[in-house]
Amino acid sequence: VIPGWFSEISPMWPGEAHSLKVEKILFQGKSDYQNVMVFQASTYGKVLVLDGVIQLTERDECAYQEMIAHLPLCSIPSPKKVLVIGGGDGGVLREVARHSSVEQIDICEIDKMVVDVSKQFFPDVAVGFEDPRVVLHIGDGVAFLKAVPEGTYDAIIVDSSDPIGPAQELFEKPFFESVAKALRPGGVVCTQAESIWLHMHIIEDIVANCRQIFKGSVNYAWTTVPTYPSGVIGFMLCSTEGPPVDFKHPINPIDANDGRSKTMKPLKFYNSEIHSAAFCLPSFAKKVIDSK
Ligand SMILES: NCCCN[C@H]1CC[C@H](N)CC1
Repeated sequence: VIPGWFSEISPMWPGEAHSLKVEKILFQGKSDYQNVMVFQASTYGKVLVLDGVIQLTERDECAYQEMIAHLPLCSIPSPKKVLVIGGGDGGVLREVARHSSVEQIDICEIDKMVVDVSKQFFPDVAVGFEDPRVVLHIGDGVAFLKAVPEGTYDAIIVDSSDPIGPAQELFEKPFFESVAKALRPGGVVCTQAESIWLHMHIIEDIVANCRQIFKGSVNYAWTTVPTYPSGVIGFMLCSTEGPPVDFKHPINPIDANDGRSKTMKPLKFYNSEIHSAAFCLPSFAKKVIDSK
């Protein structure tokens, strides 16, 4: 360990570790589920770390939060009821709230400490909790979805950590089945789907499961997030049987200033061109994902 530096060492990305220079550690705690840490980085703003894994930094969180929210919501005509699983930092809520058609935003986050820490140290991310349409449930997303009546949501966003720790079940088949049941016909789900450079096997399994469960379209998109391992992160975009969804061409575009208010800053990353481009894959990934 180099003094004054944080290195993200994990068996999920063996032999490599992204490092950030640390100015000051701002919070360290242990919740019922994981270790929680916040530090001030020299060049990335404040950083949220769970069990030694970077969840977000102030400098590049826009890439992930904007893409995971707008890839699904801009692909259907008028999303009204949205569910976020995970996402306790509030960043995805901030992005969902930009869509004026949305009437209800349920969020189910298992770890209350993540919510509290985000409100204290990341006000521009936790601002999402201030939207009056948001209903916060603290609990396990797997149990929450089992209790949801069939066909309730237009869109479900699974903003999870990695499949080691509290989020493990969010990568397994039964969970995807409960997501499909909770969506209306032609409803959409977008899940955090790891890195094509590091996790092709995990992605292969997720795609195979999704193709069995979601009878609409099943696509993989990806984007760049400098502080995530290998600098990229992907998303599974799936729709249930019903009105067809073409994820690659946003029919419900959002522009930089939609939903803007004094607290809500303009979009920094997402736009309609990068929406379509996100589905273009390198051949080594296309071969696996399109063949499943
Ligand atoms: N809302 C915070 C983002 C959580 N998703 C991250 C994806 C990449 C992982 N290595 C860590 C969590």
